[in-house]
Amino acid sequence: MDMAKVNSMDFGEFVDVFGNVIERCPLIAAAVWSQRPFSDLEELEKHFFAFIDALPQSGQEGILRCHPDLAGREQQQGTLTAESQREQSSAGLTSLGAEDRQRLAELNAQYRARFGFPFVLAARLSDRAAVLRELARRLRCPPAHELRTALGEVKKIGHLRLADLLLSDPARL
Ligand SMILES: NC(=O)N[C@H]1NC(=O)NC1=O
Repeated sequence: MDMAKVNSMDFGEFVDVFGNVIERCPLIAAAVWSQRPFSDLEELEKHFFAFIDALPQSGQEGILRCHPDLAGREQQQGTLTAESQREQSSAGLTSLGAEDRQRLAELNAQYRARFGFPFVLAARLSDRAAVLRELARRLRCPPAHELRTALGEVKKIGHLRLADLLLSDPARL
């Protein structure tokens, strides 16, 4: 898909296509549409990230809370978004053994209890062992630092999702 196509989209089409660049936050795509035209992927992405950065802390935490747990209940129930399912699968999180699943569930629960939002990490850039290691490491970080780290991961996920959409075969759309 090229930028001319993106810039020609009406509001509904734009939100349909880009509504899950930030997991379960179509409001962000809705706001970004007002900033068109976009010159390239970098500029489009900049608007998504600027929206996140401009939110108060409660809004930034809200974005994190829209993310499903890694290898959590939604994955077991089959209710993940298509993007999240693919990302978690690529990190091997959809085929965990019972022991790893249990360990991840325990650490996820501890993380949520400490910070008040779920552990978020760009699964496509990781694997099963690294997820467990990172989760154990980040559990010990100070809350203000951890909020910044988690939002950085949201941006990595958004970057990969945008690249999938814009650098893909135009015949897909
Ligand atoms: N909890 C969490 O990190 N979830 C996200 N990570 C990712 O790569 N896709 C997601 O849905």
